[in-house]
Amino acid sequence: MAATRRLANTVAVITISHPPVNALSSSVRHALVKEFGEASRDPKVEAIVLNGSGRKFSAGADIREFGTSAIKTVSLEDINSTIEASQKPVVAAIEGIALGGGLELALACHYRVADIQAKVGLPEVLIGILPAAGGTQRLPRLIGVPAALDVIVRGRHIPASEALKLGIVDEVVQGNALDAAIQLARKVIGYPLNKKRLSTVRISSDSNLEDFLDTAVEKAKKQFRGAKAPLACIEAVRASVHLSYHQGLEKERQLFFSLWATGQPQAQQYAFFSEREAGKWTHSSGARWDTEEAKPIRTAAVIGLGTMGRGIVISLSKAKIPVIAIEQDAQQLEVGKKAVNSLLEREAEKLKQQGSVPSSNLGSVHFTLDFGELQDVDLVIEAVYENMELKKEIFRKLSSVCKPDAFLCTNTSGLNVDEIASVTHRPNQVIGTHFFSPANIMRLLEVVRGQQTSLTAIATAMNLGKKLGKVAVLVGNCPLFVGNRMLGPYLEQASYLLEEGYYPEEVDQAMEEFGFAMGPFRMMDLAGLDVGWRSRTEKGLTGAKVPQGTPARQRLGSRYSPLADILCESGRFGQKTGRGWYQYEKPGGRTGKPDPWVKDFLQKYRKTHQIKQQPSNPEQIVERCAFALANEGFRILEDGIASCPEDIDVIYNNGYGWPKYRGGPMYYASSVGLPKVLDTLEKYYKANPDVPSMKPAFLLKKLAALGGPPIKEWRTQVGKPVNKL
Ligand SMILES: CC/C=C\CC(=O)SCCNC(=O)CCNC(=O)[C@H](O)C(C)(C)COP(=O)(O)OP(=O)(O)OC[C@H]1O[C@@H](n2cnc3c(N)ncnc32)[C@H](O)[C@@H]1OP(=O)(O)O
Repeated sequence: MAATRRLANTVAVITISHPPVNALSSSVRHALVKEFGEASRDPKVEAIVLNGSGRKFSAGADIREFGTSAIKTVSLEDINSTIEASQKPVVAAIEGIALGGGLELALACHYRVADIQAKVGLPEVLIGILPAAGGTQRLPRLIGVPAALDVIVRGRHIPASEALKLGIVDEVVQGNALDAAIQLARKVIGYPLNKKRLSTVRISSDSNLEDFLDTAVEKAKKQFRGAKAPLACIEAVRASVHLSYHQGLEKERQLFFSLWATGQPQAQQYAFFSEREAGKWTHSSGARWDTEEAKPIRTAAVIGLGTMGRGIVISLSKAKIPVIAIEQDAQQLEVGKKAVNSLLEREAEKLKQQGSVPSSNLGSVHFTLDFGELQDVDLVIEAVYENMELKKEIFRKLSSVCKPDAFLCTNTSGLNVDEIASVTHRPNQVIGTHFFSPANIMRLLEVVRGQQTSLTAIATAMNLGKKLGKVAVLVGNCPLFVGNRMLGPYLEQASYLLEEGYYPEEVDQAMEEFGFAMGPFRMMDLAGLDVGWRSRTEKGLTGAKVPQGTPARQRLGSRYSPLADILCESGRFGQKTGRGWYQYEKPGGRTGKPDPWVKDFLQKYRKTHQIKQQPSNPEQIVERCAFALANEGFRILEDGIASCPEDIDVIYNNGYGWPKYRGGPMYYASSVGLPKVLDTLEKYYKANPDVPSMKPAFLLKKLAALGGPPIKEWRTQVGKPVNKL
């Protein structure tokens, strides 16, 4: 049953019942109409309380219904209007969550009581739409335009205590929200309801409000580059200022349909469900997320307190896991300790502002130089710099010091997890946990399974990711895993574009206009050019190990761009040295400006190597870079390193600044059309046979030959997950 009704004296309690999150599906909406109608007509009923089963009010509209005929039956706003117009007082008892349509339903009620643990919000913007059941019209009438705009455009989940301050809820209780709502409902029987009907409230407009809305548009254009939903949200809120409630609703509806026509909601909703699917990992043995039990992690340790290690310590502490943090010498320990403590202070401050007690919400951190102290921890994460010998030395030590069932994780960004595991007595307990920098902020975690990694270790690492609030994706062990492996051909194309006549700022601008958080050159400057240079030097691609007589722009018979190496040889490592592809105000500076030195250097380089300049074409920049990414994605699928295209997209959306409203590189390839992607790559490869990364992947050809089936069908054509080195 989608909703039930019972009578508590003269108060009817209508309970939405649609596990797991009480989404307002068509059957729930029908049930609400029926139960609410009967309660309204029942002379024994003097007031009505709405709540949700399983201590969750509602997660809003059923996202799976968008784009289907089910969404057209009984509109949520019609239900909201009926509730608001009720002559009997209606109180929402909010436990757990009231999100999207869930909060819109609660806003139609005359009163709202929330449990202290509850969160409310209008997160529709995060799935590419806007609140379209009156939310953009009722919320500004309740809490004012500026506060409502912030809630709607950011889509954040607001804790009950803040919701009370904002005026979204009338009462917050520590105990049972349902009992409190029933009590309130009884108390207000017979009180006038007019002022409680939000659609009747008037918003007074003034020029400050107009300026405020105009500024919000400009800010949103910069902040959400290319995303249409935030702008539609602002327009809908603007309508609440100028139009009557009903005209505002019509505007809200029109904006919803025009957003749908852009294709962005479909991409963002694909991204939403792909994230949930990533947690449902499968293994070639047939084992799955729901057959394997994760071990509890009560204590953890982090080795290395560089940028990555510090972020990982904070993540663990925020998940209330006590951490032991280790460094190799006293001086580095002191530096790391200071940095961690200052980050922890910031976290504690945030908790205090939310009304929580930091000491009960943060795990303790103990700093030491002594590996002996790790003997009882449940899990260790090694986060030292990328050097195989150093990592092996640490894992040998860990293997002898840690208790036999402790899990040993490496935060390598691309080294061979099996080789690291091979030096331990427990390769089955070794697993890769590749965090992204800054690790306390970035949501992505690549969990890398080695040949011998046990299913329990996989389940435990995936579960830990969830506990840390991350989106964990299980991948196979191959050089650079998934995300960084795909970056190779992408950055290669970016460099070739510079050789062919573009400048870093032009390539970055094209990719940023496409929607990337950062273009490839800004990203390299931020990450540090020396990291890749060190790795290329070790591989003999640059430096003294390159055989005499090797052409400058060729390695092992393929095209090679030495541009980044030359920059590094001149000490240009990016932001950290104040010079890289851009120039910065100082070493460590963040604001990059185009550098005349780079322009001059590129012009001389092109002349020296007699490279013909291509006519400028921003579309070509995007195609070459984005298709290079997707092509490597197809190879990764062929190899079974990722088990489905959705996993690759989750990795790019959450770890590499890919615009979510384009779904991810694989979704993008699918939406552009696989035959077109194949054709573009084929043409490029024919003209550039010395660039093997652009040779169309076998799987791409296979899928294109099938006419480019929908992305959810690709899974049937890909290999079994394996480890490939
Ligand atoms: C006419 C338009 C009117 C209104 C517009 C809307 O209301 S749009 C919907 C707005 N609501 C949201 O965007 C909320 C989305 N959900 C979430 O943020 C989280 O799921 C939530 C509710 C905070 C719970 O998080 P948790 O980590 O506890 O669980 P998980 O995310 O794994 O979700 C559990 C399963 O529920 C499915 N689900 C969640 N929300 C919805 C939804 N609104 N519609 C349909 N399904 C939803 C989710 O996919 C999980 O299912 P599974 O089968 O396991 O994948």
